[in-house]
Amino acid sequence: MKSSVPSEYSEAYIALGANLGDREQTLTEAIQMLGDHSDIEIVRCSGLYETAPVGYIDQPSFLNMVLMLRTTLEPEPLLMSMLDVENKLGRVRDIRWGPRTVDLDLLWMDHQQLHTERLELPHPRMNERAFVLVPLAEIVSSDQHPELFYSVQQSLQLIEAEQQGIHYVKAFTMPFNSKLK
Ligand SMILES: Nc1ncnc2c1ncn2[C@@H]1O[C@H](COP(=O)(O)OP(=O)(O)OP(=O)(O)O)[C@@H](O)[C@H]1O
Ligand SMILES: Nc1nc2c(c(=O)[nH]1)N=C(CO)CN2
Repeated sequence: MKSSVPSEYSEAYIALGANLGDREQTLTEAIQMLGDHSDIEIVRCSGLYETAPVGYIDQPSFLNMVLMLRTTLEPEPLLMSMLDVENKLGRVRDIRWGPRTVDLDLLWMDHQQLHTERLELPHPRMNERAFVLVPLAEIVSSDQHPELFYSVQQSLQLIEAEQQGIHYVKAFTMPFNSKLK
């Protein structure tokens, strides 16, 4: 299906995580819901990674991945669409960094730096998280986003030890008839 996103669009990377319920199904639904938004085109998805919980460790392991999208939305409306997807998939916010059905974090958007009440860009903790950097490194192209590519490579070297808890599970494939092939 032809992209509904016109030429003047932004490119962004979103990190997804889930550690409650049918994690893979929830991540698939989250990506489908984002892709169904007329102003968003999902361009590329990393594989799925089984990751040990970080921060609040008394919880089940996560499935994590990262995707790249194109959008005509501005950063805050994109964040609102992401929060809407989380709510529709039943996310309950109780313990900070605790278990969740799904979590969507906006990592990076067209080199923009933003610090508003609702949104910080780039994500302030992305460079210290192997569960973000490892899938992100899988899909960031040094041709398209060289600054981000080299920053991710450098951060990965700095947190080498942390990568022990990250295990590649499989490639991520959308179900048949979705726009993302
Ligand atoms: N780059 C960003 N991506 C997603 N949410 C952000 C971002 N910057 C600020 N926020 C704000 O953070 C709020 C809390 O997000 P959430 O509860 O998902 O945090 P978390 O994912 O548990 O922790 P962390 O932010 O460390 O990943 C969101 O409602 C959103 O307004
Ligand atoms: N492995 C892993 N650990 C986490 C994750 C996550 O997505 N994966 N998200 C958190 C809050 O954003 C806190 N800890």
